[in-house]
Amino acid sequence: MKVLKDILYKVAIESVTGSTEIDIHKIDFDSRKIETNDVFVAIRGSLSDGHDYIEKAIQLGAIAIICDTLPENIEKGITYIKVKDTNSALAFMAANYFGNPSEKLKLVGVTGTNGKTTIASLLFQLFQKAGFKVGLLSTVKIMVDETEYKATHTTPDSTTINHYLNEMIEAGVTHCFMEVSSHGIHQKRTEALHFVGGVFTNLSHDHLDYHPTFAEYRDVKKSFFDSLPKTAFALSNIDDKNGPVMLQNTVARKFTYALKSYADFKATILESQLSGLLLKVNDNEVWVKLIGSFNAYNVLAIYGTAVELGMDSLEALRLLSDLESVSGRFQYIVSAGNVTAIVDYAHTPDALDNVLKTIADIRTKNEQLITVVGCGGNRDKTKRPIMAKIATDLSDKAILTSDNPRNEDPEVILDEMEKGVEAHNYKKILRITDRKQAIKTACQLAQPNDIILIAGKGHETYQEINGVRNHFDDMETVKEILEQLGK
Ligand SMILES: CC(=O)N[C@H]1[C@@H](OP(=O)(O)OP(=O)(O)OC[C@H]2O[C@@H](n3ccc(=O)[nH]c3=O)[C@H](O)[C@@H]2O)O[C@H](CO)[C@@H](O)[C@@H]1O[C@H](C)C(=O)N[C@@H](C)C(=O)N[C@H](CCC(=O)O)C(=O)O
Ligand SMILES: Nc1ncnc2c1ncn2[C@@H]1O[C@H](COP(=O)(O)OP(=O)(O)OP(=O)(O)O)[C@@H](O)[C@H]1O
Repeated sequence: MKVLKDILYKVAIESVTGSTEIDIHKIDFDSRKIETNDVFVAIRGSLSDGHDYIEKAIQLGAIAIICDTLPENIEKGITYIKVKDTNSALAFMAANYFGNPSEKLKLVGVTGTNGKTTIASLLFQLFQKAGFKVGLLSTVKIMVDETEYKATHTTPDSTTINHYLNEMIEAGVTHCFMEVSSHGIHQKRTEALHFVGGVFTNLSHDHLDYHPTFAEYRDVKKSFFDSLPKTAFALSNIDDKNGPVMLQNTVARKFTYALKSYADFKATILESQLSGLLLKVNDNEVWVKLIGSFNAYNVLAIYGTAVELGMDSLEALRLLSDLESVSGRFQYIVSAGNVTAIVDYAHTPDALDNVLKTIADIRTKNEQLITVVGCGGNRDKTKRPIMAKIATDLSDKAILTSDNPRNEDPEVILDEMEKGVEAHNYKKILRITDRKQAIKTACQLAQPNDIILIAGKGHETYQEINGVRNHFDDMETVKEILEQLGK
């Protein structure tokens, strides 16, 4: 039990009706989850408005309501707190409720279009290997030291974040690495957190279904850096054209990393193979089991973060060479018949372009590259033709297929993808709506030494069709089919 008054610290209150000296059970922004003596925070969402559910929340036992507009009927015995912004109020109240756990450990946020999961997950691995108790909030999973929880978002809502941070404190965790998505920043999910550092990876075309313009998407990301405190470090990829922008206006200690430009943390790629990268990082050479030049950026972000968190630089490099690749991120197998199948989460034009260029760099023989790719339903439609163009431009054969069609007609998604295929590339494409069938066809076409890239789903273990999630795992499927075909 907490007293309402005690969890209102830093909340921008406009008016209070009723008492704040009341015991509350928990805070929730979903009326359907309200229990006796809860505080209900009304959020204006994209589909519905929490203010419409205030009455329902009270019926279920809410004792206090946080809203930006008071309802017409004020009920006796209920406390109404009018605030400027309910998302922001939720963030501060959730942090206060759990005793501001982000202030009790070293929390680092990773933001940018691509690389967040890789960097946060590898930092988690690296600090564990260095002997620390570590936490992770990522798209793939949530980790509280050794305990794993399922993740639902890249950056969960503020009550969930603080719940897990609190659990981390109870488990003795000293460092936590979290992904900070643009949705998360925009919805103030991270506003009340205390970060000791922020990392920017890169910015490219994504989430333009949510953010009306690229400029807004960039500014939202930038606002995360602007909010870092003076004592925190702000580490930015200066080779990205938005890298310098992220560091402007922040009061945090600024650091840069780059492959091409002058930077605090600088690397040169000495060798790039299917088994890993040999890098010169500042003045030292290091072999890492991560593939592709984009991973050289990720290595620099990890190295820079570790050093800024006080790790000895040689120790950081030693531990980097020991890291294992993240599930579904350039994960590959070589079959008995010498077919290489790569599963990668690349579901943005930029990520797909990177993965295909990486494969082009490390191809040694005259083998065929077959790409299986789709685009999600009910998400950014503008990327569909672009991804199909990239896949056909950079592969010998591209099989366009489904990738979580959700509530859209998969054929319509494929029609939109096909619009991006240029006439001279038409002979390269196949259109197979069923993802398993598409993977099977890629396997049938593959000859020894050929490479199959299955892009878009990575670690995901489902395919979402008409609101139903059916089990589907790209790696499991391709392994099984290659074995069945005796390849
Ligand atoms: C578009 C988006 O970000 N939506 C998030 C948003 O929901 P919303 O605004 O659509 O909510 P809504 O359904 O309109 O409802 C508004 C409010 O009314 C409440 N409500 C609604 C119905 C009811 O009966 N009672 C009630 O109280 C809801 O609980 C909510 O508080 O706020 C919810 C609570 O925080 C989130 O769970 C939800 O994430 C949805 C599930 C989602 O898919 N989000 C994705 C797009 C997302 O956030 N992705 C990012 C980045 C991904 C990436 O980088 O690839 C992430 O960080 O995961
Ligand atoms: N630094 C990078 N630059 C460009 N592409 C990258 C980088 N790191 C990873 N990628 C590519 O992007 C894909 C997604 O990587 P990752 O999951 O780490 O990014 P993310 O930012 O967490 O994306 P999401 O929020 O969509 O999960 C990878 O599978 C890889 O193909």
